[in-house]
Amino acid sequence: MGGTFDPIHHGHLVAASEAASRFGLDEVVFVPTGEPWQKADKQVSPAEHRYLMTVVATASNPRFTVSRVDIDREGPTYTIDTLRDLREQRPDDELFFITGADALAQILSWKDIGELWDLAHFIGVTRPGYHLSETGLPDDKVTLQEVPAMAISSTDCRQRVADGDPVWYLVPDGVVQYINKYELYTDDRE
Ligand SMILES: Nc1ncnc2c1ncn2[C@@H]1O[C@H](COP(=O)(O)OP(=O)(O)OP(=O)(O)O)[C@@H](O)[C@H]1O
Ligand SMILES: O=C(O)c1ccc[n+]([C@@H]2O[C@H](COP(=O)([O-])O)[C@@H](O)[C@H]2O)c1
Repeated sequence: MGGTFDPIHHGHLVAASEAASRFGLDEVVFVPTGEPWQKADKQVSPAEHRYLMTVVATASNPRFTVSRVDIDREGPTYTIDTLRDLREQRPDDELFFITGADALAQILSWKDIGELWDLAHFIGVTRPGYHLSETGLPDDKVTLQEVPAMAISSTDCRQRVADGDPVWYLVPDGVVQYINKYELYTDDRE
């Protein structure tokens, strides 16, 4: 599951857990982006903070791991590179890429999309506020998966911190503590 994870929240974790359960996945690898090129106009926290929050959030689940492939690669992050790197590291594994309805709606704009379909099967998870029925995407490459609706976004979490509102229970406790410790999101960001 790739994401900016700025910060990781319970919408990500519930979606990953549900997809893993429905598809019988042995492991969910969370892959924080290095430079998310489609968010170039937005202020994104340093990759190490986003990586460490993802580690904190997933630490208690033995099936959840975190990969540095995207943050250790120079330049903009493209999923084609993510999947090539993961394929090289795990030549015998079957790869699935979990993505939310909003990201899936943009997928035809992703780099080398024709080749992407051959590297993984895409699991498009539902997300409140985004409709996912007629995607026009190839049925044999993308499966839509209903997951418990969590109306949480990282944008909202950041804004809440900036406004002095609580993010307890929107993100894992350790992530709240991490945000407070490093005083993330205290400036007006958007
Ligand atoms: N509440 C949610 N339910 C289901 N999927 C989600 C949810 N939030 C994010 N996702 C999916 O998780 C992946 C990573 O999302 P991302 O890290 O960009 O979080 P975000 O909440 O969308 O962030 P932002 O508000 O900063 O755009 C994307 O595929 C996105 O669609
Ligand atoms: O490959 C691309 O061109 C591409 C364009 C936009 C997003 N992605 C990937 O989609 C995932 C979710 O991205 P985001 O920006 O919604 O956090 C993350 O792994 C990104 O690297 C990939």
